Amino acid sequence: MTFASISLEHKQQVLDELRVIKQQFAAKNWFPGTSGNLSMRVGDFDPEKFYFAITASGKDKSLSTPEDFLFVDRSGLVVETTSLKPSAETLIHCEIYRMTGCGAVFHVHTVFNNVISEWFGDQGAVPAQGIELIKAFNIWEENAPVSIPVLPNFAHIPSIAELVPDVLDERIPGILLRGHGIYAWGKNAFEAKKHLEAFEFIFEYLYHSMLLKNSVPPVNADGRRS
Ligand SMILES: CSC[C@@H](O)[C@@H](O)C(=O)COP(=O)(O)O
Ligand SMILES: [Zn+2]
Repeated sequence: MTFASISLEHKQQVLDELRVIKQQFAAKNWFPGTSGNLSMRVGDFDPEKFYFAITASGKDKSLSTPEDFLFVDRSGLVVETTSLKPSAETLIHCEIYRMTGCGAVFHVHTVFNNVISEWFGDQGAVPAQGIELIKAFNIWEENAPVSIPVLPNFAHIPSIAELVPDVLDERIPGILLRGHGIYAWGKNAFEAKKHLEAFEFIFEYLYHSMLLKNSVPPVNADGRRS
């Protein structure tokens, strides 16, 4: 498959879907300070040859303009005539697509994913258990524990991208960059959005749960605080 062999209609459909997702995340204030990048794959998946649309680098993603996205190949090289530059973190998207064959990868910076990834940064993973939203990852065992990988936030993006294969867990559709943000993915935009929202819920839950544990003693069976 070549990029030119992918129908214009399909490419336009992907861009239209990305625009809607981007507006929905902007409404959540998930793009502070031009942070965040979104991508969706186009055409069939071949680990040696795939293409995706990704947000242009450095733009205010809370705004919608005619120049918000561009197409790149499996190496992150631009495959169309444009003055836009692909996201500075395109290689991380490339690696996630290559390793998972997913259809969409969404990256956002939030206070909760930054605080939680820093808190558990030395451990290299965020542990979570007994939170109903874990079922959003299609993990249905009762009280199932999950471990969300945390990678170091190197300034050199290729050094982060090369670590992705070693930490990927096929059950956990996301990775954190310490003090930076999360990448969540899925077979399509709907699933990637579901996973991202579940991760952000889990991080907010963990943040408040840890604060409660450290500030208010638990209530005993007879209703008294120890
Ligand atoms: C300006 S802070 C955010 C960036 O450094 C980066 O982490 C990010 O998420 C957005 O980069 P971009 O190149 O616009 O896709
Ligand atoms: Zn980022």
